[in-house]
Amino acid sequence: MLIADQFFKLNPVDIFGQEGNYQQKLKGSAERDERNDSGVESISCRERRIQRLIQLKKEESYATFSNMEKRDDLDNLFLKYPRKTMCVLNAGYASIGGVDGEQLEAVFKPFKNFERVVTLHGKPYSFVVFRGGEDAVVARNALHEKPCTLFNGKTLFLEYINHIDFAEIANKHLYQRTGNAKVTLDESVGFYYIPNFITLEEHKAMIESILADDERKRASVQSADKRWFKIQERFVKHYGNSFDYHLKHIGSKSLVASEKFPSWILPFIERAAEKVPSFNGKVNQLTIQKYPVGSGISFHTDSHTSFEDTVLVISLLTPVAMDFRHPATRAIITKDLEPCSLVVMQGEARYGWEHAIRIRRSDLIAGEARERQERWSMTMRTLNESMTCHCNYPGLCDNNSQVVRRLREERKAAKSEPN
Ligand SMILES: O=C(O)CCC(=O)C(=O)O
Ligand SMILES: [Fe+2]
Repeated sequence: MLIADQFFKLNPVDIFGQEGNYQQKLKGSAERDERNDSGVESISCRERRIQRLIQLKKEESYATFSNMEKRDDLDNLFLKYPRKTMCVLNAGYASIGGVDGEQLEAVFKPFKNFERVVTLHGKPYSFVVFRGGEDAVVARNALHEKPCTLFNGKTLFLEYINHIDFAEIANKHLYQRTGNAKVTLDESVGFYYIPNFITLEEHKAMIESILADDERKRASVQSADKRWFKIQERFVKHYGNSFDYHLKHIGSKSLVASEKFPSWILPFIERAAEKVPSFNGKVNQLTIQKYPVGSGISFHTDSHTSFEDTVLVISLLTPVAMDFRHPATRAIITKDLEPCSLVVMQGEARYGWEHAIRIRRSDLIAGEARERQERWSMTMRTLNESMTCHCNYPGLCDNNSQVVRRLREERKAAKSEPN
């Protein structure tokens, strides 16, 4: 079913194939019936005419999107219920009058928890991301089908869209969405899986180091603020620097305290650099996580502007299935992470894929259900000092987010302050 059939009971080809046709239709009808007896256009007639013009503009915008994205299912793609991400159907680089990211940001900035705008080259539409659907709904109520003063009164059209659909549109420039595209997650895209990266003895020693650290904290007067932080039913502890789950960024005023980077990890980092030559052996942040049965971590990409290119993960205690999702093609690839293994994500695997551990009690491995048991992991990363990212995957990148911009400004101001 074509979008326009659903949204407007019109065939988009009628509109899109005959450019400018709607203006003639409009003009003709206005001349025919929009005048009162004295030949003066009445206010209500004028309003009706404007409404019709807006409706035709809307039809044209949706049809253009449908055509350019080759999607005839906009009634599924655009959602009735709020989502954190919205498509701005008629404002983008290639829209009439062309707008850029900064101009769009100015429109959305006044709204609470606005995160970022994503404009795409050659596209007359763009996307806006808020922290949550409850924030996006406020902006949509204020802007959708209303004249926008910052754009000379142009009426904007906004639709809710699932974040993964947005990420697909934003990232797919390198891929064709064929449904059966061969997508691999291996060294060619920066993904390494090294089983038995550590020996059983080293594994035992690592567990003991983590437990000994807990014991020390228990005995320490500082234990109250140096605790395991619970998030999504898993427990997290940061070393070197802390990740702030509210800011979704490395932050000094984090909810979670960070501890000194432990020296017992250094030989393993050296070993990883020997096995993966493209890794420069630099790590200054460690996150240890404990996953009780049934817990997990939702699909995410490690913040591009918080951490440098290489992300390393050592698995401890028991195996777990990790899902990797490639928004550009919608591919999902599952990797079984065994204890003692190392995962390395770089390049496209790190910037253009998301990863998750599903929140469930068992994994399906080779057609068989495998019960989960408690698992621990150690994620090792390097702080991104410039807090910038120039990757090619705007759907997953936080370089333009308001929070990151503010943090960059704060850092700049702190640096320029005299001591
Ligand atoms: O626990 C894991 O294996 C992965 C953790 C992770 O993805 C992260 O901390 O960003
Ligand atoms: Fe991650």
